[in-house]
Amino acid sequence: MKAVHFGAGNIGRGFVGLLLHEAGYEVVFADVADALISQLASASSYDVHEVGESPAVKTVTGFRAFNSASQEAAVVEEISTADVVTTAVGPHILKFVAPVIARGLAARPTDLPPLHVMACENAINATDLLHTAIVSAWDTSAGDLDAIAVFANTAVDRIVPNQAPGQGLDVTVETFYEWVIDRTPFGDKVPTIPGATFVDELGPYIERKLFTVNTGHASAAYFGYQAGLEKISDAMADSSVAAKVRAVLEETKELLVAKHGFVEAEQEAYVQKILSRFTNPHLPDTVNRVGRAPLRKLSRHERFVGPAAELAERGVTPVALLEAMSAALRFDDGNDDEAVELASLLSELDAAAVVERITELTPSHPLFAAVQKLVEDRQAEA
Ligand SMILES: NC(=O)c1ccc[n+]([C@@H]2O[C@H](COP(=O)([O-])OP(=O)(O)OC[C@H]3O[C@@H](n4cnc5c(N)ncnc54)[C@H](O)[C@@H]3O)[C@@H](O)[C@H]2O)c1
Ligand SMILES: O=P(O)(O)OC[C@@H](O)[C@@H](O)[C@H](O)[C@H](O)CO
Repeated sequence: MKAVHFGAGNIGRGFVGLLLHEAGYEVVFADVADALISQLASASSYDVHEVGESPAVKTVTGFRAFNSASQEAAVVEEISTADVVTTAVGPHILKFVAPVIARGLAARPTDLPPLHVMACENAINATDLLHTAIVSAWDTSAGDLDAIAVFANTAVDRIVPNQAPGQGLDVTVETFYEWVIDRTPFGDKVPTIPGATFVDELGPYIERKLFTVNTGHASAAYFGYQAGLEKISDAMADSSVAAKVRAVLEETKELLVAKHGFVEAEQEAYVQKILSRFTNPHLPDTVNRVGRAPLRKLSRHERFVGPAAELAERGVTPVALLEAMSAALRFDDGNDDEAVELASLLSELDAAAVVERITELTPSHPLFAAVQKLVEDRQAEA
């Protein structure tokens, strides 16, 4: 069995690549970072260090690696005979990997079974985004795309920080992981990945993960950044930050229980587990990594505006979520392109235009005025 995985970064090596390797796949990494690909191509193994409760070291072997820009033909060839293609490149990058996947699919011998394609990104239905981008790049003379590939949405959960320089290919990760995959597109040909969980209704799992793990994580990052703290575990050790994060997750819990029918006690246990993951002092994770790309994180269907808008539509005024969004507006990391763009938008546009641009909320939405007030307060400080 062969899997081609796009994105040999933190989650690519520390989670998806590891689970595919453990499932018995020969993994082919595809990335555009030349130094990383050279290192992978010349290595025979790398280690994944799981830190926290029950630490362990797992070794990944039997992989190959290609640069999907300069060695595109090789990647296309690999895809044409692969069983699985996965991505962990970031939701905004999917449109760039889609044409390569489309070419690999078009080159696939007709006697091979359909390729299983799964995007492993933090975004709701990321595989649907990838599918749309592949359709745009599809050469219709190559046949019926949906007969050549099966597309399944997934939710991936494992905290993998940026790796310390000098660590080579090895990756430090938390012990916890969860990879939940929509079973329904596969029919009776479900891929063999023992570390993954296949479910018939993925929607609630994706929202629960994004609106609990990622909403809580980003809140810890933005409140921690405001408090002048660098590590997520230090932010969570600050009682004021921890209380604000807890309050945010109380609001998303209310939505998730009401919307998806999760049992409240089970959702509370899920929240507690996640808060304990954020406090893991062995994990060198930073507020800058977790807060990265604030425009994406403040967008319409993401971790703040997504749940806050739904609560407002249900007649509930979110308070803690708005406080976290207010902190996000103050994430001014000069090394983060989106934080720099956010600062420009705040200085160039009036508050209502900023809200429309960043959140895509319209002025008639019940959340709009509250977000506009946050932006006005932020602009008044400048
Ligand atoms: N790190 C985590 O804890 C974690 C957990 C769950 C999900 N995710 C999601 O996984 C995705 C990747 O996150 P990450 O933390 O591994 O980021 P990362 O920056 O460590 O890795 C991304 C990799 O994608 C590569 N890349 C960029 N453009 C590319 C292209 N056009 N073609 C091929 N490769 C390209 C980069 O060179 C990099 O190696 C994101 O969607 C993130 O939200 C991350
Ligand atoms: O990857 P992002 O930028 O969407 O979010 C940053 C972190 O919250 C995220 O990477 C988590 O570590 C991960 O989602 C845990 O499963």
